[in-house]
Amino acid sequence: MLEEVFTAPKPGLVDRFDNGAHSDMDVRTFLLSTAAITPFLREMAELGYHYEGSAEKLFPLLRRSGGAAEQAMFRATGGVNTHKGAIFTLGLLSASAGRLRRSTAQLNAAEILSEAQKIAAPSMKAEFTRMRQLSKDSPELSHGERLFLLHGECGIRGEAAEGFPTLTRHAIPALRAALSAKLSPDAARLDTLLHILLYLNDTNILSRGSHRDLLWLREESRRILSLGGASSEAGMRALKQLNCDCIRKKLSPGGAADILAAALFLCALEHI
Ligand SMILES: CC(C)(COP(=O)(O)OP(=O)(O)OC[C@H]1O[C@@H](n2cnc3c(N)ncnc32)[C@H](O[C@H]2O[C@H](COP(=O)(O)OP(=O)(O)OP(=O)(O)O)[C@@H](O)[C@H]2O)[C@@H]1O)[C@@H](O)C(=O)NCCC(=O)NCCS
Ligand SMILES: Nc1ncnc2[nH]cnc12
Repeated sequence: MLEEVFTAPKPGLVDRFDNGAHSDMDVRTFLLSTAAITPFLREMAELGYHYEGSAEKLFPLLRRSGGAAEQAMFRATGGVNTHKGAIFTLGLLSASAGRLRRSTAQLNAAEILSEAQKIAAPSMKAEFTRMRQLSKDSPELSHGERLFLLHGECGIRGEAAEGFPTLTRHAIPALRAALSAKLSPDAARLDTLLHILLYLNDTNILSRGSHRDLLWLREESRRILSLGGASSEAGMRALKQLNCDCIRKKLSPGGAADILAAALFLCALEHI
């Protein structure tokens, strides 16, 4: 989470250079949030390690811990939602890694993601059934719930139900390729973020903007990568301009930021 937030310049997102499209949070907010959340991620890893029941029966235990982590996040940030999605994704992956650690010394990203899908998929099916019963006009709907009811967007729940395909097919291969090519840490993370932006249906973009904004962001990401990405002068110039454009449009791909954090986490686990 800290490597993600310090990576810069990220389009529309909080980083060490600026607060992106946000007036309610900065790097300090993310530092406070990370400190508040981390103990719960450890708790979810330990739940995964010690729980001996079926994968799907583990999820409700994680949901309780994740809910407590959300409360700790809101207490630490004064009510700002910095990492609600990250708690879900990183919590699930931590539990999955803990569960696999019982039987293997060498953790592998693909196996962690596959186990995470076994843990989450049945509950996500029930979640989609629950969401279908919600009223489209309810003021209580979250961004994700509203997008699901209006447009069938599955968002973070869909990613978990499918075993995080954007992580598996795009984020992790891109990060590994960038690190093998000896890019700087910033450039490797920025190019990975651009690959995530190419494919992720980020409900933050869809709720703050529109589907047209999501397609625009995809095309800009593709163009920057074709210029050579963050390690080229032209690519970095275009990335800085994209950040300005996202700030002007008030667009912030928070989901993509979480998937970057998850890719960094999984690659780090493989080297333990
Ligand atoms: C499953 C839940 C976590 C879903 O809760 P909810 O319905 O409230 O969430 P959504 O509205 O669906 O948003 C989900 C957040 O997930 C990130 N995200 C978005 N799209 C994707 C995607 N395609 N794949 C993966 N992740 C995605 C994103 O989170 C990040 O952005 C937030 C910060 O940005 P900001 O723009 O400020 O966001 P908002 O404050 O919402 O916008 P404004 O109002 O300011 O405009 C931050 O959350 C980042 O993490 C989406 O926001 C929930 O139901 C649940 O189950 N929670 C508790 C259970 C749990 O955590 N269990 C533990 C492990 S199983
Ligand atoms: N760096 C960041 N900026 C804005 N929203 C985020 N959600 C997760 N990381 C974020």
